[in-house]
Amino acid sequence: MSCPLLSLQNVSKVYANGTVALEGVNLTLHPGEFVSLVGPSGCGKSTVLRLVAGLGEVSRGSLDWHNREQERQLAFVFQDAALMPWASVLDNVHLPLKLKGKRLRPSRANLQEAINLVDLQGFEQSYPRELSGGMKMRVSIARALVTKPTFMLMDEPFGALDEMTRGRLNDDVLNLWAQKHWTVLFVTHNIYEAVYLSTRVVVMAARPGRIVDDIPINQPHPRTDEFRTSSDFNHYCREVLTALSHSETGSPA
Ligand SMILES: Nc1ncnc2c1ncn2[C@@H]1O[C@H](COP(=O)(O)OP(=O)(O)OP(=O)(O)O)[C@@H](O)[C@H]1O
Repeated sequence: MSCPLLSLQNVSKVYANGTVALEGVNLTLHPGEFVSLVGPSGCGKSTVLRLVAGLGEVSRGSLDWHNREQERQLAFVFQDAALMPWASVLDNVHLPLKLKGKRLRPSRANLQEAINLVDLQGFEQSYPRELSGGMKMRVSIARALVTKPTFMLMDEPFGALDEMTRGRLNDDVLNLWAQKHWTVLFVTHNIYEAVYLSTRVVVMAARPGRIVDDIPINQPHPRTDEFRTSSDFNHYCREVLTALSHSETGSPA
């Protein structure tokens, strides 16, 4: 396997109020992996993402980038698309970068490319109130795309969407992942989504937040509906489910 991109070694995170969100987390990511974090509410999935994004310091242990350039090329997509209601799709995709200054100001062609990549051509002048939940999430992904990331952090981006929309966006993200050679760290509560998307599913447990299993999904990409309905898919889902239920009862997986 290639050189690691990022390693978390024995990472613990204790918040100011004393909550031990993570304890002894070891996680290594390689370029091109699509890794999903699954686990019960409060097990520290978002905390891992925030630490990787540099939105907080580890309390113990270390978080090391093996190539500092990659750290600068990460983008974060949240469950809440967090669009500015008074701004058009085009301006929503543009504005956060505009605020960051000239160096990151993309050209109109860059903005249009990002909008096209998420299939929103024709909606450039629409306002968030005119868009469905799935379309808002597409705008949020376009906003990440204009920064030309190589590493995507996605925190339950499709948690609020219906099954059909979620399925379509899953395929679109997989296409972008392949096309743009991204590395993805993806948080979800949905084990089917995790298995469908990922090259690896990392299972976490709560109190304290820790990793209890790391399950490779040894199936080729692109993933298809055939995979979704295959016995291999069922097998992987059952493996993740078993690891999750053991993590909740405390018995070994
Ligand atoms: N800023 C904070 N200050 C204090 N405690 C926090 C803070 N952020 C998170 N926590 C606590 O840390 C623990 C882990 O939270 P985190 O949001 O990382 O979990 P999660 O697995 O992403 O949860 P969910 O699936 O519900 O989003 C929880 O007990 C949470 O209440």
